[in-house]
Amino acid sequence: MRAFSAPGKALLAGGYLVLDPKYESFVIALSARMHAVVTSVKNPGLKDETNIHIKSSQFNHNEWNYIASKVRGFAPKEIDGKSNPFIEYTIINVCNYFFDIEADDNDITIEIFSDEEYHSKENTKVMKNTYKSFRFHDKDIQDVPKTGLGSSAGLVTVLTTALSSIFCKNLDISQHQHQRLIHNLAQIAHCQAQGKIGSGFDVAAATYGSIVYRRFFPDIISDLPKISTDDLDKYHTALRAVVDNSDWKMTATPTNLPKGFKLIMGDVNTGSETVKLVQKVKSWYNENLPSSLNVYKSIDSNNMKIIKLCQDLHILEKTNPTYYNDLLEGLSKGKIQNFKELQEFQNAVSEIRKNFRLITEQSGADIEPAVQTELLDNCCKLKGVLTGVIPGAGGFDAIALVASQDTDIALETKDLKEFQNVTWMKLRQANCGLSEEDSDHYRDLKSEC
Ligand SMILES: Nc1ncnc2c1ncn2[C@@H]1O[C@H](COP(=O)(O)OP(=O)(O)OP(=O)(O)O)[C@@H](O)[C@H]1O
Ligand SMILES: C[C@@](O)(CCOP(=O)(O)O)CC(=O)O
Repeated sequence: MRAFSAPGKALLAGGYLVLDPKYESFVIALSARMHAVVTSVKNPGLKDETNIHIKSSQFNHNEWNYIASKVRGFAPKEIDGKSNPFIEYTIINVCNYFFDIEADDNDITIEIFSDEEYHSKENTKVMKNTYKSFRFHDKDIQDVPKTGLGSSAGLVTVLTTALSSIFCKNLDISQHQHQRLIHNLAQIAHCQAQGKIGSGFDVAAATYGSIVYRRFFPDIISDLPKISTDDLDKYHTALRAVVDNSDWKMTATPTNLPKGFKLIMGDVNTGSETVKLVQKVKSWYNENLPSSLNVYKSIDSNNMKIIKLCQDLHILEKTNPTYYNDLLEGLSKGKIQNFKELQEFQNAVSEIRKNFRLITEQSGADIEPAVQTELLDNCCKLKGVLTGVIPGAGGFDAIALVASQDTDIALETKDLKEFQNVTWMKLRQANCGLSEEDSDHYRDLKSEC
């Protein structure tokens, strides 16, 4: 029995630009995590087939029971005809990658758990033990509203890890080459399940944690052949080559918010359709060249300023702790104007937001709609708050603020009508990407009362 977990994400800087390998982005991994607990047994009754049971009991006892066999290219068959493409493409890719390894066990059960902040908490019951606490819903997974923290990327990443651990007994996810294996397999499965090749920052953050990210070239995945039972070797040979030997040309450099700063996220309970926003922005971009390129260049130079300022603040904390402590105190007390680093941070974010408001106006894609502008501006007036954005694709998703560690946002905004539609989420910046957990910590979950 082994257990793994992977974090959710907030794309603090780099929305839309991250789709182009030309630009870098700033991704914060979140304390909300997806978990997978895997067990396996030898079932002598099964000939040349593997049973894979995936349980997601938190969602109305959802489960998917698959049979996978080499002769069908490991295309999993769900015994009741149920479908979950994220699970299916994970099985296909992991099994095809390890196609020549005879695992000791052929009956595998993986239990999925997701931390509460991924989904709406309506109509839920808490089940907990000394170590973990999860919310149980009375609806199926696809009917529970999500908060946009990257549940599918987290799911595919932990599931890829859990299933790989059956074939690769010495899987050690603290090792770089194993992280790379998981990342590449999960990235492929996630794109195939979504039916599109996005930027992949969510899978990269689920694997590596908070990162400065430059995406892979999309053709690395789109060039993979279709799985065909006529030529089974074709897919796994190509998959192995892409996963192990191709140069993905992506970068995922570990980063973090500087010490004494924290991320705060506030859910506004509405949500946006990323695919539609991306389509509108792409059309606007292509129809407005070269001025749209100048807008992107301006956003990019401010994204880079934020990344550089975080690095500079890390250094300052070490080299000039007295000044750094004054700066943190200045942030807590609302004296931002006394510190050039804080001012530069604020200015960079306001330039990015200004550009996104321009794109909103010209493209019709609600990246920073007026109601969110008002909310962010009000947040920025709060003591301890440095700045705020709508992460990722923007729109009516959760907002993200950067603030001093001691900011008590719930207390500051309590009873203020301008914040009445915001639910402050129980989230922090994560301190790691993919990690191995103690499988005993998921046993004997009990209802609170
Ligand atoms: N705990 C889970 N158990 C089983 N399937 C899950 C679970 N969490 C997510 N999924 C799968 O992922 C799908 C949601 O993926 P989707 O990409 O739409 O959301 P997301 O990744 O949370 O959002 P976003 O990309 O906006 O951050 C669900 O419909 C389900 O198929
Ligand atoms: C618009 C985009 O750059 C970010 C989407 O981010 P999110 O799913 O809203 O967190 C799309 C992508 O990166 O795939």
